[in-house]
Amino acid sequence: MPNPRQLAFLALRSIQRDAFADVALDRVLQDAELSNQDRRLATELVYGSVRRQRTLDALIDQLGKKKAHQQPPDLRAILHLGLYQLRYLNQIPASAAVNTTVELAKQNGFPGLTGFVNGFMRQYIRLAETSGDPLQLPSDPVQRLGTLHSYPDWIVQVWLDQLDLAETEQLCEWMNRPPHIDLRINPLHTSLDEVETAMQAAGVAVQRLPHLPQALRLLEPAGAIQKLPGFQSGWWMVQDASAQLVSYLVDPQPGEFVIDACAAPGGKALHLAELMQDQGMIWACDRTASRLKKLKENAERLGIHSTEISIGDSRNQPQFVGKGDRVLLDAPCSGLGTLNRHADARWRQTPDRVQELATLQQELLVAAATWLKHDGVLVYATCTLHPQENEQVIEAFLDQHPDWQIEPPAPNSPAAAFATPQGWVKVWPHRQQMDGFFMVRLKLAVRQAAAS
Ligand SMILES: C[S@@+](CC[C@H](N)C(=O)[O-])C[C@H]1O[C@@H](n2cnc3c(N)ncnc32)[C@H](O)[C@@H]1O
Repeated sequence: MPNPRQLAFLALRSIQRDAFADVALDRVLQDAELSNQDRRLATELVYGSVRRQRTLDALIDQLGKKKAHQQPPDLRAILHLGLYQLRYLNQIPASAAVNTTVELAKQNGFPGLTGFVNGFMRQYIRLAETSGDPLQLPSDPVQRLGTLHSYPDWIVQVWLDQLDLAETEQLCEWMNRPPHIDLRINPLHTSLDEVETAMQAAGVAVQRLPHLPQALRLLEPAGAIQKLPGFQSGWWMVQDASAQLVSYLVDPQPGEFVIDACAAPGGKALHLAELMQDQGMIWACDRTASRLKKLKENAERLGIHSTEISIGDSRNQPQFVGKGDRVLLDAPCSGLGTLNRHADARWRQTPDRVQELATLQQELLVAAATWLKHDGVLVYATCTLHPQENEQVIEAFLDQHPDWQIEPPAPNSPAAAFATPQGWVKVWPHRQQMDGFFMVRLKLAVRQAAAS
């Protein structure tokens, strides 16, 4: 039987060499014959150690003679795994965490350092028993939150610029929790009642969500998603509640011509089709062909026929100019609203990358606006919580296009419950218990007035 800690170590080693965390984990797990329990442990160890990297490094800096970055990379990964178990996994006895970490060191090139690893781990346990938390925190509030909850300072600062300290800390904590799974029920083939009943009959606990007429949240880990009732029959697809709000804000009508400028893998395009009762035309555009394949698969499973695919850069698609009744731009973004879903995302994004994305978002928005008929509706959305990619993109667009204006969600729209006084919708995960999202609906003001 393979050892889940050894597999976790191998995955962490690839991640240090720049593999994506989910790809590295899949690779080590794919051929391993593990019990479900060991598979869960390996997953938790990899994602947890990656997510908590800054905190774990701070502990190595404080407890070791050498700083974390001076340790051999493999030894640093082994110490991360050991400390992660001691600090965050209550179900693992401290003695088991120590012994297995010593064993990892012995098996992976550090037989001469087992005494150090043993002493290091025991020092953490001793300090935790005698003086509470062995982690010493800086006094600067940004660095304190960054060290305690394991984020780069710049992300903490972006949130602290929008929230007070207590809420910023709540958000940091929320993004370290395991992500929830929401389903969007497909009204073309079933109903919320029918799916709820089928889930309950299969022993899967689910919950309805306020304001969201098609959403069911899974209340506990449900194993392989494809095995849940109704998957094969296209009764639902996985989509977070806040992502569901976007298509309600677009509010497409049967028979319309709708263009989704960044559509892959298709969650929102297929929701648009459901809201249109699969009548009309939805052009699903994206520049990544492999991701559009997923859209096709999902459309087939959900029994949706009204989507067409267009592969290419949406900044240059003259064939759509003036055609759309509605256009959705669900833009590529830094994903700061979904950090809990991607353990390594907080370390991969940078302020420079955000700047590049903001430029791309502006260009996409300007192009997408040309795709509309004169009274069309444009919705801009992202799953980030960075004003540079959200409010500032919209403000710059409105400055350069004074004939456009924000149209708040209609009072009967599910999105209305989340609207701000400015007319846009901003979902804060720690307040609303959903992924972080930003969305805004735009319309041409002047021509609309001239037409009426
Ligand atoms: C946030 S994801 C879209 C998610 C999708 N709307 C959904 O609900 O499943 C952003 C998408 O933008 C695409 N993208 C990035 N730059 C693009 C561009 N210049 N033109 C078209 N698509 C682009 C990416 O390939 C990615 O699939």
